[in-house]
Amino acid sequence: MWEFPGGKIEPGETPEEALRRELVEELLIDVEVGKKVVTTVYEYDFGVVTLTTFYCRLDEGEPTLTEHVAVRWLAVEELPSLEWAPADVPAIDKIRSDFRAVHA
Ligand SMILES: Nc1nc2c([nH]c(=O)n2[C@H]2C[C@H](O)[C@@H](COP(=O)(O)OP(=O)(O)OP(=O)(O)O)O2)c(=O)[nH]1
Repeated sequence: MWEFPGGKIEPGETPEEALRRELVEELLIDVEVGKKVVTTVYEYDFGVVTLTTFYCRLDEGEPTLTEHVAVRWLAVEELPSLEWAPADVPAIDKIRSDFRAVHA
């Protein structure tokens, strides 16, 4: 399944700092972390994940894989065409509704 790039928050980090660090580590890009999309809590078999997603602006670099097997850049209308991790589905819905509101 597909996920947004990111990872776990380390002690002393804000969620925004953690995301910025993870994007340097995983994709070799520097971003400005913007508005929160949504926070969701999802119970997988292995445990409970609290997932917060943010809008970001790419400031520096091209996404380059260091740990993952694939990366995709998608237009908002293409988001539903991928199979997302279950915890991500509310974020996909929120992004689509945010963009519908902007273009209405
Ligand atoms: N990064 C990310 N993780 C997600 C998403 N959706 C989702 O359910 N998860 C889950 C998968 C993992 O159980 C957890 C995040 O773990 P991770 O493996 O990305 O974290 P990390 O980079 O800090 O990895 P590690 O150091 O623990 O190996 O959240 C998502 O969109 N992005």
